[in-house]
Amino acid sequence: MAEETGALPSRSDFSAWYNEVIRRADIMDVRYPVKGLYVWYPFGFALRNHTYTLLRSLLNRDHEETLFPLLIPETEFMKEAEHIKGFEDEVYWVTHGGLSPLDVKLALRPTSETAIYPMYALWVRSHADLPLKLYQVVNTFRYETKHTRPLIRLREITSFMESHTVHTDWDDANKQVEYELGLASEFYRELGVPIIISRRPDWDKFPGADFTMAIDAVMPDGRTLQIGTVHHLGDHFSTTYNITYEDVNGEQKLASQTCFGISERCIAAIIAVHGDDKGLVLPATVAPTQVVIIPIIVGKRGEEIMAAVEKLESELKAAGLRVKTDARDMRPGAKYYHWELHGVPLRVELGPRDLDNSQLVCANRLGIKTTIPRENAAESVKRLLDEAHDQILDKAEEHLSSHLKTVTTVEACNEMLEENIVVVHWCGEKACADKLEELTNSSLLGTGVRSKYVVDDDGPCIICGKAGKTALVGRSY
Ligand SMILES: Nc1ncnc2c1ncn2[C@@H]1O[C@H](COS(=O)(=O)NC(=O)[C@@H](N)CS)[C@@H](O)[C@H]1O
Ligand SMILES: [Zn+2]
Repeated sequence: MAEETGALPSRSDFSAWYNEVIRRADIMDVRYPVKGLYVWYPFGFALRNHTYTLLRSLLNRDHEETLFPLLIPETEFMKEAEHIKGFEDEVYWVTHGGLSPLDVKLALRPTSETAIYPMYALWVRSHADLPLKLYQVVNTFRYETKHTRPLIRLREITSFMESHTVHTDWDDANKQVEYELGLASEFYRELGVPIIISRRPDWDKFPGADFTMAIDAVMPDGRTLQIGTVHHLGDHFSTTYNITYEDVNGEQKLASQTCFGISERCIAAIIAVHGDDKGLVLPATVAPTQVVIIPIIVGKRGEEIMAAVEKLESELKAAGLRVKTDARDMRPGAKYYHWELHGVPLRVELGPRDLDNSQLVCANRLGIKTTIPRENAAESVKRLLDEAHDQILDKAEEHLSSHLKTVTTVEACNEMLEENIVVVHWCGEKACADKLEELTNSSLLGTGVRSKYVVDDDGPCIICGKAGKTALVGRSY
């Protein structure tokens, strides 16, 4: 794509920075002529594929991958009352096949419960069929009416991982909820993205669920981004779709279920949480290019240097690293700018002096420079990549912890919400939550807060003073 120069907007104007870096770092092209639909550039798609390869490797320990149809007949979609209420104003409908109107109109899946569960009802017959744990990575469609934004709020969610599990009873399903939360925690640790887990208030749970556990990240502007959810579905859907099994005593039992979703918001989190004024900062675990070699050609030794660079590149590739050499005829500084914008975790410079001293000068994306010996270069580079990962994770943890504020008054809450997420005590009454949300233009995000930076304890409700519990309050995307 076009090689532009010039600085990005400062990160202090996060929205402007984000939109510009999505374009300049070749992630997505937002010019597609349908609102809320965007096009992956190859580089962005490579980042997406490495990220989802990681997600699949974690899911495949305990689930199997499959693929269900996109189109859902209205007859199936309109079965679970709460689910319908939750999605009826977001669903796209297909009403014609060619020129002929369809006798049953078809929904484009907004999520796939109503596509999958009629099939689960056919597949699940006996306790021996349980637990059943399948997932798929598909595109889903939601007619979002709020402000759409690439990777964050789409009308076509291009990379919607949805896991749907079936269990013999409520407790076994609850164990699966905890398992999925552990999986999501490992996934985001590998991405260097700190998360806060909490239980959404009942009025915000997934339509048709018993309860919803949410995974939130904190954006540079202090707003939260919900980057995953795990829902305990109880037997709501198994009742509606008749997912029953014969138990060990030969009795027919209703199954219990969970579902778990992560979308390309996980890519948005990598970009937003780690990025800086120079552009992307990518974790080596998912960076399309982990190392870029820059030959420093001076004087008459060009050939000798290029030979050494080619040797180094093939050695690093043989060690399983994703390496590129930038031998373009341009100033090294312009090359540094390009690869920093694209978030490459490590740059290796090789010039005449390095040849003579049998060394390599390495600079990680946070600007830390290290000179390493030429021999065992692959080992040293891997160590530098691990150190770079720890550094970006520490930086992100520092940002999260410094943007979590505990307050006891509405005034302090208002003040802190400008750039932080807030921890309060709440009695659990919706009336107090409504009042707090109205007075502070925020959302009550959840209770049962799980974060190493939050003490989940008791205290007087910030609104009514009655006995309350720790709750998270924030403004979200
Ligand atoms: N319009 C959207 N654009 C991008 N990501 C979205 C959008 N809507 C939801 N998501 C992401 O998708 C995740 C799962 O969506 S959900 O509605 O919460 N849950 C489900 O649909 C369940 N069936 C689990 S798959 C959310 O946690 C959120 O991170
Ligand atoms: Zn209260």
